[in-house]
Amino acid sequence: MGLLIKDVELGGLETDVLIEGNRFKRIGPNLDADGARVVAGRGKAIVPTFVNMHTHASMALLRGYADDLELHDWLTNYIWPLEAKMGEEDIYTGARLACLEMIKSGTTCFNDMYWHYHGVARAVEEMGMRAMLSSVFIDFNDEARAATEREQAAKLFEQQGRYSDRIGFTLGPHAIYTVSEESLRWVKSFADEHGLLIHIHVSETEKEVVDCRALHGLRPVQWLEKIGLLGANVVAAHVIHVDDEEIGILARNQVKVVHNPASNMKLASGRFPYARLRDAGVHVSLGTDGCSSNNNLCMLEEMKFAALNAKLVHNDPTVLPAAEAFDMATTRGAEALGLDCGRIAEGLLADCMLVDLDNPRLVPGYQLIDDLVYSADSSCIDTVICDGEILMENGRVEGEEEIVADAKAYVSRFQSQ
Ligand SMILES: CSC[C@H]1O[C@@H](n2cnc3c(O)ncnc32)[C@H](O)[C@@H]1O
Ligand SMILES: [Zn+2]
Repeated sequence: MGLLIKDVELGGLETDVLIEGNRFKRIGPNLDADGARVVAGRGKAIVPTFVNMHTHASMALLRGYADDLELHDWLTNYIWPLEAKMGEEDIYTGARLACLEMIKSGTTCFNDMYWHYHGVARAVEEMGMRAMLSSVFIDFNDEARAATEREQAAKLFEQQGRYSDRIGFTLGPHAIYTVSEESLRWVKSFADEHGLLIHIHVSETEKEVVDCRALHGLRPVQWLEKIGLLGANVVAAHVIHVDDEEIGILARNQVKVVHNPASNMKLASGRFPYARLRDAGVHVSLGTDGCSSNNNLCMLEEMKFAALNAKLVHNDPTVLPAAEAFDMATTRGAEALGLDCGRIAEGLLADCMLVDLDNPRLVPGYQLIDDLVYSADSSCIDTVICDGEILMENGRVEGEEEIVADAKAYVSRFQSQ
């Protein structure tokens, strides 16, 4: 049937956009399409939706649960004990809440790492989003646990046929301080054998570097290269504490780095060396991290944080201009995941949103991209489309009241335990 978006602004010019199936079929003036549903675009602009490159979506249920703590204290004393009590249905409830929040703030694709794979996958499937979901790998150097994690990863990989093409499978070794060297080597060989991405936290804190040097005599990125983990299929979140040699290693190995400015600032993890990475040719995209260290999944906010943080860190207002932040949140994420989305162009996957050009936050409207990065909030987003399907119209997502009620009910149950 298709969608025909009429008289919408694209790159400053009014045009029509025809979506057939899950792709942009034609872009140009005066388009007609028999049987297509017509969407009125006048007064709106069409832009690509966001790709959130590092999340733990179901942590939406842990929003506000443990704030203002240092990373290792936060993880070991608050988050992990609570996560240990969560089952697949809880994870599903949290992931639906996260998907709702993401859709309402213009994200249609996310790269996730969390427990209970099927709980997250079911939510993504039902909400109509696109996601790369990882089979989590944590063994704490325990061989029995490593064997279970290997079996689990292989089994989940075999079960991918259950889900649509909107869901991709990745491997998620949590970090070098939670996964043994042997397991990291296994992850790499399994990923290379099956053409999978590896999603891992790298050099997030100074402690991680100090511990790695004490254990291996090398810094984290040096050590990861030595054990052969690095490559173009590695998506490394955070990557804050890296020296020039490590930056060269990341560039040489075409590692995809994900910047998480809100989380890094909230946990005081360190200063992300954006300009040094960019100058060395490292691929950098953008993610929110989970809702317990952010505390939301809004990529509009994240772009602004990234741009402001880079200017502060490098003491230079010209570093990370708005257009670059927008690219990091859209095109670069899609590139890192090897997906055909992140831009509005004929033939690409139809993931896009319509923003209301009369929203006060987008007025007077000198530069739409600058306004989206520095001024917009979710109220500017009218319509969200993923894979050619409308997920939000007039700011409303079908079933949103039930999703919110379920999440509230989970927290009441949890608190009464
Ligand atoms: C193995 S599932 C993901 C795991 O990671 C935890 N987590 C969330 N945010 C961070 C972060 O910034 N650094 C390290 N680990 C993080 C999450 O709670 C899950 O246990
Ligand atoms: Zn994380």
